Amino acid sequence: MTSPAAPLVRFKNVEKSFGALQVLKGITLDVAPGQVVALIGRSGSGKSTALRCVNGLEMINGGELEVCGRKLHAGKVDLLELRKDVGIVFQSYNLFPHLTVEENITLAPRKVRRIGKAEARDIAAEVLEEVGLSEKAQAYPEQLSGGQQQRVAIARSLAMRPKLILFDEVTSALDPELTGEVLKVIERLAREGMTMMLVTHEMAFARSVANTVVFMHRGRVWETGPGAMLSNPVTDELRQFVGSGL
Ligand SMILES: Nc1ncnc2c1ncn2[C@@H]1O[C@H](COP(=O)(O)OP(=O)(O)OP(=O)(O)O)[C@@H](O)[C@H]1O
Repeated sequence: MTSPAAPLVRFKNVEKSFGALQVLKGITLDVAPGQVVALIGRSGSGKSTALRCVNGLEMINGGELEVCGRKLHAGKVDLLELRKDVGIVFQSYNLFPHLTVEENITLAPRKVRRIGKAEARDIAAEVLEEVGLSEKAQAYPEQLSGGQQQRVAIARSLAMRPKLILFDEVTSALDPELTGEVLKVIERLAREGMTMMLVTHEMAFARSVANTVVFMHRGRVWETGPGAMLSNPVTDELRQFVGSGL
């Protein structure tokens, strides 16, 4: 019998405070390879903070957090190495305006992974195809719609060949029709087996794409389960949250 693959992310009683404000109050959560986990909850419940801890943008104050085999609680983590394995995509696309789409995508593979120019361009072509933007390699960000820019940001993350990608409210700045095209890209990645953690306000999306939905409330994992739990909440808090249409 084969044992299940070790989790890529393992939160064990993780705590995080900003000064006197304790934002994470003992989070325990595993993310297995190929799993898609959606973090949902009210504003301020700690979703983004939890996500940002995973690639070392925030350091935890208590508990244990292991990501791609690295113990982030044990001090001395090589963040550059960690971020080769863990991509993150934000609400704001953060593309360099003076670089073409292709240059934006090849920058990190060339500088961080030390990949040669020709190979980096091949990778750019591959990941642009993945997000449906092959014809935009030579365009500049300002020539693209918000949805297209966000897809380039996803392609840039994919170009590093990460083991895990984090999405932090990546559609919040987009109109509904542009939101759909970005969500389709994420759905495709999910089908292809990419491990992902996403913070989202898109309940229908969380329900359809995630294997596991994690409802966070007041810095805790309040309720967790498959997408179907959104139709059948156990706790009053999740029922209210779903009912509020947020
Ligand atoms: N760098 C920081 N310094 C101080 N307080 C912070 C910092 N980052 C987050 N916070 C606070 O931590 C709390 C949780 O924030 P977080 O962004 O994790 O919530 P969230 O659930 O993702 O909310 P939203 O849906 O609004 O993004 C908030 O009260 C926020 O103001």
